[in-house]
Amino acid sequence: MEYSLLCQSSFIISLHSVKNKLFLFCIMLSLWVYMLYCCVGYCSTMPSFVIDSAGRKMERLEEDPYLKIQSRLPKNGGELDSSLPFIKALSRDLLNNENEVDSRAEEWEEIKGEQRTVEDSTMSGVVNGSETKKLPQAIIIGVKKGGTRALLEFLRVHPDIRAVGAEPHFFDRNYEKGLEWYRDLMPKTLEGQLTMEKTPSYFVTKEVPARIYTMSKDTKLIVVVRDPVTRAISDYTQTRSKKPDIPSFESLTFKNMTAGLIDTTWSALQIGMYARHLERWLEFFPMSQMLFVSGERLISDPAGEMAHVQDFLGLRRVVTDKHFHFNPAKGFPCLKKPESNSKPHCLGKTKGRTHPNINPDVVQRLRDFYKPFNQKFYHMTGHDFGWD
Ligand SMILES: Nc1ncnc2c1ncn2[C@@H]1O[C@H](COP(=O)(O)OS(=O)(=O)O)[C@@H](OP(=O)(O)O)[C@H]1O
Repeated sequence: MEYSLLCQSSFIISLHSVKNKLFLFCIMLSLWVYMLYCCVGYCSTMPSFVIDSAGRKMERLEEDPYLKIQSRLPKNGGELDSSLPFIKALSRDLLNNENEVDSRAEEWEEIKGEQRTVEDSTMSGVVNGSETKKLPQAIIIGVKKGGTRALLEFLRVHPDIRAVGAEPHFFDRNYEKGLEWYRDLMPKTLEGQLTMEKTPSYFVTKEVPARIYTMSKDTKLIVVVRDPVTRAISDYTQTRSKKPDIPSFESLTFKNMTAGLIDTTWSALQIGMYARHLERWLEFFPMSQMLFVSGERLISDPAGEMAHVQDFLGLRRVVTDKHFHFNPAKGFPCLKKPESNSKPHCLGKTKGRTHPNINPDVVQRLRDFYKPFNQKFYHMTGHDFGWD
């Protein structure tokens, strides 16, 4: 009797432990199946997260306007009907608020390409304890697609200039982080060296002139300008390289295509109204503190344009024609070390993209549209840039 009771209870115990093992095995199996499921990519149907510039987690589908639009686009290569008002409004929204993650990615590509030049100039600088980080005394404030990267890279060759490679976007996107945050981004400089940065969106951002003035009313401001029509096409080409499904340049140009009404709310067109933006800067800075560099001449005569820039910055003319080599395949001047046989260094593939062909009538309409703005700009700056 005692023996049978013992057998029964040991049977119950072993049944219990088998049950536990089975339960554990089931959990392990489902975990393993889930991992396999993820590995083949099905987990992408789960909500995914991106980290925004302020370090906040955002649900991608909710926050990324591009994905929002993508989810509404016809599948299987169907045509995007840009005449639908909601598609057009969304597209413009997307185009005007260029995704920061995208622009950061492009910028990274850009800087990666230029890193060698930076390292070269850093290596040639004397590094000692008297180096400190300073706020910039000169800033390239614009314009987007004007040739700002080329100018910064050409300036970096100068031993009296140290510049931050990435675009800090301090005065437009990161102002709340404070001047110490900004200063910390800057490279160390020796006494007499100039600190510089470039962020092309400053020129068109309303709050920026007052903010730079508050930092220092003596800041020197450089604007690389380019024919506003070519600039707009370049801007569109950049956006399309990341978002191939956007409507055509022609359809985005007009509010109403049949009436031929130009859509000045599209940032690609708005940026080129240089006179309007300049008016805001002149409320804070005298013209003598601003230099306008011709984006066209920066390509056709980089040494000539660099002479003006070095004079404006009060520097010796160190960067001269000896530093440039025109690369016919790229169609642009590239940097070379004088008296050296090393290969010239060209900007990366995001600079000098092939532009799409735009309907000549639309181009002419834009030329007519910009003419009065250009004339006013020539008058304000005292310089005819020859775009008309
Ligand atoms: N030396 C050299 N090499 C390559 N590219 C050159 C050079 N000089 C000026 N450019 C023109 O610069 C245009 C890009 O302008 P940005 O650097 O201001 O663009 S960005 O706003 O920083 O994205 C870029 O525009 P796209 O040709 O439309 O790509 C170039 O035309």
